[in-house]
Amino acid sequence: MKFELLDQVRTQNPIAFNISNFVTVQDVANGINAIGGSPIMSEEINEANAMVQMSNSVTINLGAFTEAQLDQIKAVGLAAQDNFKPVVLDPVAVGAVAYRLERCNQLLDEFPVTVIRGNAGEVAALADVEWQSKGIDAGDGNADVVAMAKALANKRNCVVVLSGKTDVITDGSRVTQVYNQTDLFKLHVGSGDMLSSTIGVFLGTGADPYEAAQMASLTFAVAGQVVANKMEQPLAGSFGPRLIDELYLINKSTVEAVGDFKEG
Ligand SMILES: Nc1ncnc2c1ncn2[C@@H]1O[C@H](COP(=O)(O)OP(=O)(O)O)[C@@H](O)[C@H]1O
Ligand SMILES: Cc1ncsc1CCOP(=O)(O)O
Ligand SMILES: [Mg+2]
Repeated sequence: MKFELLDQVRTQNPIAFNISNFVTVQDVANGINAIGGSPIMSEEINEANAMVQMSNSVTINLGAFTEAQLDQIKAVGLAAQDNFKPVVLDPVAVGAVAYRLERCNQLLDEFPVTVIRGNAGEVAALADVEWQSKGIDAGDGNADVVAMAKALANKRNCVVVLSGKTDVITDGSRVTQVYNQTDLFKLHVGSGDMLSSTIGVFLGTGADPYEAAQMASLTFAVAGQVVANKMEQPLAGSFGPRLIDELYLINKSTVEAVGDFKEG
């Protein structure tokens, strides 16, 4: 685990370009800022190239895209490819809506992505594995989550972060599992979006994508667990702001001390 990447994020303050969704955009922007990145959002195709060129990474969240916006998303993806900028893709609810799955697979055919971060239902859908997704949530299934994360990583030649009670990070052969967690993540809409954009910030340091995804996932999970442990009562409404505070306060020593993971 490259714990020092957290210090590198703070030193470099990478610009994290996000195509976000209107539901969680504020939490995503503040989460990026808190961990040490510099967020910028845009939905305008005419500035797609400029946005990508000035940014250190791109995070594409498919939470609430429109047909019209797909041209901008494709332009951004192609610009990222041309400019060697790492891309995180968050395939929100592709396991629950066939239209989303079709458009997401089209995008993945059109430009390469560095990391796909989704819940089990989303990863299953992209890996063609049987699963019962439920809206934006993972839903239920019996498939082996490590196997399907590896299958998707190999299919799309990228790193996959499959989030859940345990987070699975894989490049198709290596697998890391992060065990830190709190149920409060599930009560806060946007936890997954924030995890994806946090991975984008760590990728913006220029670090190896697998190592960046590992450390981003561990840092985010530890931050959530630390907040939950400090809360007198586990309350959904105050978890979000306190998670942003902890993303600001967290340091390498805390992640090293509290982090619970297995690297393989
Ligand atoms: N069952 C769970 N118990 C505890 N933490 C979870 C659980 N499911 C997801 N998480 C955590 O919630 C965060 C968001 O992941 P997830 O809920 O899978 O994404 P999404 O919001 O996109 O569905 C991650 O940090 C993940 O570790
Ligand atoms: C509720 C909702 N509807 C469309 S996007 C979105 C937010 C999804 O956030 P997350 O995937 O992080 O739970
Ligand atoms: Mg999600």
